[in-house]
Amino acid sequence: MSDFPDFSYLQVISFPVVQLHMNRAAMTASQKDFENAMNQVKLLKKDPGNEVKLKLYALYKQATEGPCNMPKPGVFDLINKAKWDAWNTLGSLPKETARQNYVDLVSSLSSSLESSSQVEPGTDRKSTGYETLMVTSEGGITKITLNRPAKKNAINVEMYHEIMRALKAASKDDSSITVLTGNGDYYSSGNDLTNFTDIPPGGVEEKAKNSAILLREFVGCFIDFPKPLIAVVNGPAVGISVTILGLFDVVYASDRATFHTPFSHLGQSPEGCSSYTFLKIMGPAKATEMLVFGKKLTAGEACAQGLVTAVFPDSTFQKEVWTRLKAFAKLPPNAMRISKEVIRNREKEKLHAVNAEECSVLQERWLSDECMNAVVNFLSRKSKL
Ligand SMILES: CCCCCCCCCC/C=C\CC(=O)SCCNC(=O)CCNC(=O)[C@H](O)C(C)(C)COP(=O)(O)OP(=O)(O)OC[C@H]1O[C@@H](n2cnc3c(N)ncnc32)[C@H](O)[C@@H]1OP(=O)(O)O
Repeated sequence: MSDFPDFSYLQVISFPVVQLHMNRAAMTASQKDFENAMNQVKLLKKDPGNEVKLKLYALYKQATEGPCNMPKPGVFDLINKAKWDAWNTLGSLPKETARQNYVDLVSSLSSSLESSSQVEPGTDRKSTGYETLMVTSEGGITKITLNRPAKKNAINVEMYHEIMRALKAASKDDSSITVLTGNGDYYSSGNDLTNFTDIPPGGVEEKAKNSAILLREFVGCFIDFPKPLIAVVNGPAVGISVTILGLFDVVYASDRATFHTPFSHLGQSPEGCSSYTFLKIMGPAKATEMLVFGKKLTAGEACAQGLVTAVFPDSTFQKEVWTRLKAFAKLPPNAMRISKEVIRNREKEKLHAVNAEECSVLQERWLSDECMNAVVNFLSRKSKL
């Protein structure tokens, strides 16, 4: 630590942790966590890099001041422009969520943190080594946070692999329940459409074949996940992030969340076992509206149709959901695991068969003109081509 006294490593991006003036009278428990996290940041052994510092800066500003309220700096004011961009990307993310995300981000940097008396050994574990996720394990809950907020948590190939790795680790760790959520204003915008641009020497056929293998393995991890799996849908969800909800045990949603599966628009077809689970959950007509006609559901509609377990106002979403989750995590873990097995196991074989069929149909779809044109349209609109 002596190499980095007093935030001297923050010379490139000087975020205002040290300038904090808190209203102690109005302190709540989570504000206390926030303050602890800010103190932990001071114990960083290594410079976490500008990208992380920008994330911390943005979350700090959002948590303390709300949405970005600064005029956009000029193009040559590079540092302030980067800070402004990072803050502005958080959109209308509620202060409480930003505070929670700040705490989680600091927590995920733990291997770089000085071990401190605030952290009780053995009760609080955080996994590092993820580029696209934040993973924490604390109080019986492993929390996997999709962490590409600037890309609306679009799932790139690296994220598919990291989610599988995190789920496998969570299935074996000592937590009782596992939670998947998103950082930023989106839960996830689904498959990262730039996944289509990285074509191997074997051409698009090889890409489609490998992608079908990846997708099958990815969905298989959700089918086989042994502990209660809960989605905390903090904002809009698109594509595969919606379809796999049918494989979760409980889905809590903010009233800001929407649920959109625009497969026909993209020349694609349903995955994540939704061709089976959605029909069971909401019946064929409602499932067809979503999966064939791409009808976007509000959180309330998704709840009425059984895809979502409960909806909460965005302003109290995190508080209400985490109160419930902490209570669930105290229940006997073996009883919960065995109950899940009893509820889910007779469907497993069927789900794996559905998954295999969906992936094989998609492998063909990805080679179709309809799909290629839709992807090219999106990428050229976004100037990615
Ligand atoms: C043959 C190879 C296939 C390989 C596949 C592997 C396995 C895949 C299996 C699953 C298959 C399909 C399931 C699906 O998930 S289909 C759904 C795909 N998702 C979408 O169609 C959403 C596309 N995004 C949008 O429509 C919009 O971005 C938005 C989500 C409505 C948000 O709009 P916004 O105006 O609020 O924000 P925007 O400026 O567009 O976004 C901010 C930046 O994020 C980038 N981005 C957002 N979503 C995606 C995405 N899905 N893929 C790639 N990039 C995304 C966007 O480009 C912006 O980036 P930048 O700031 O311009 O750089």
